[in-house]
Amino acid sequence: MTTRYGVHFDHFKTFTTDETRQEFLADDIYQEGKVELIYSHYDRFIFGMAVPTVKSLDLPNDDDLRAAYFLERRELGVLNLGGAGSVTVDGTTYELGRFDCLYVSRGSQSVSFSSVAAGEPAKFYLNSAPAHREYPTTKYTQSQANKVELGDEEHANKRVLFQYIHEDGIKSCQLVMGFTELIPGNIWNTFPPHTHERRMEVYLYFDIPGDNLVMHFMGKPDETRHIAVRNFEAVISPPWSIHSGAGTAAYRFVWGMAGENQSFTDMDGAPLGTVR
Ligand SMILES: O=C[C@H](O)[C@@H](O)CC(=O)C(=O)O
Ligand SMILES: [Zn+2]
Repeated sequence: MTTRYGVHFDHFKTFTTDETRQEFLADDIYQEGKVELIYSHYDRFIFGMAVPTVKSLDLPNDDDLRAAYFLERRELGVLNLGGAGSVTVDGTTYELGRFDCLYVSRGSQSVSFSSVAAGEPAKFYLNSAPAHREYPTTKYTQSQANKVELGDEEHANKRVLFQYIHEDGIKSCQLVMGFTELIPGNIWNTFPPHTHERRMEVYLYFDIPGDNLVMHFMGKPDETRHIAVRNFEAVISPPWSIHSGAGTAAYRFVWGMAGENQSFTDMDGAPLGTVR
């Protein structure tokens, strides 16, 4: 696990492309046969991937947590973006197909990840936040997720959100998690953009076809920068930053949030006239 510290928005104005990528982009969390995690100091959010192939992989208890086990004081969201697999929590096994989600309770002592077929591995995306109490370990399939349709063809931003861990879905302390799917022919996500001072957010882009890429936009609405993002790369969005992207083709991305509240509507829209 590596650590990312917080950045002040005034300091961010001076960042080069490399500095921006070093602080906010995670471009090596997808590694077959490994668990790769990043600890962000924004809301102490941990994100990463577990991609088991022939062997199962354990959720490691990193020294930096100073905990008896990873979930001693934390909760975990797992979304499978790959082939069939399973997650075993304290001896109970949950089968997770593509786009199935598992919320894992605080206090769970052992968590391990397996794929059914090494050649078509499960690709588990992991989000974790500090938790003050236990909520039950719960699995949702994609059809149990709340579907929200946003945007339209005219603005090339027609997309569908699938909300799994949220106020009206799987209960959690802080974590809010789901993914967004662009309808082919549409390229813009989360535009017009917004900030939410009370929550941080991480976007993991995936299903970007071939050599395509997504230009991810961040920064205060009147001081934006971009990061070129490729498949299975994640971007950290500080509470002061917009988080929006335009792809060269349709794509999907997982969003995960933690902070002061879980209210999806607690956001400040940036009118297009104010964006620079
Ligand atoms: O605070 C909410 C998050 O930014 C995302 O859920 C937005 C999103 O997925 C989208 O508009 O496509
Ligand atoms: Zn947001």
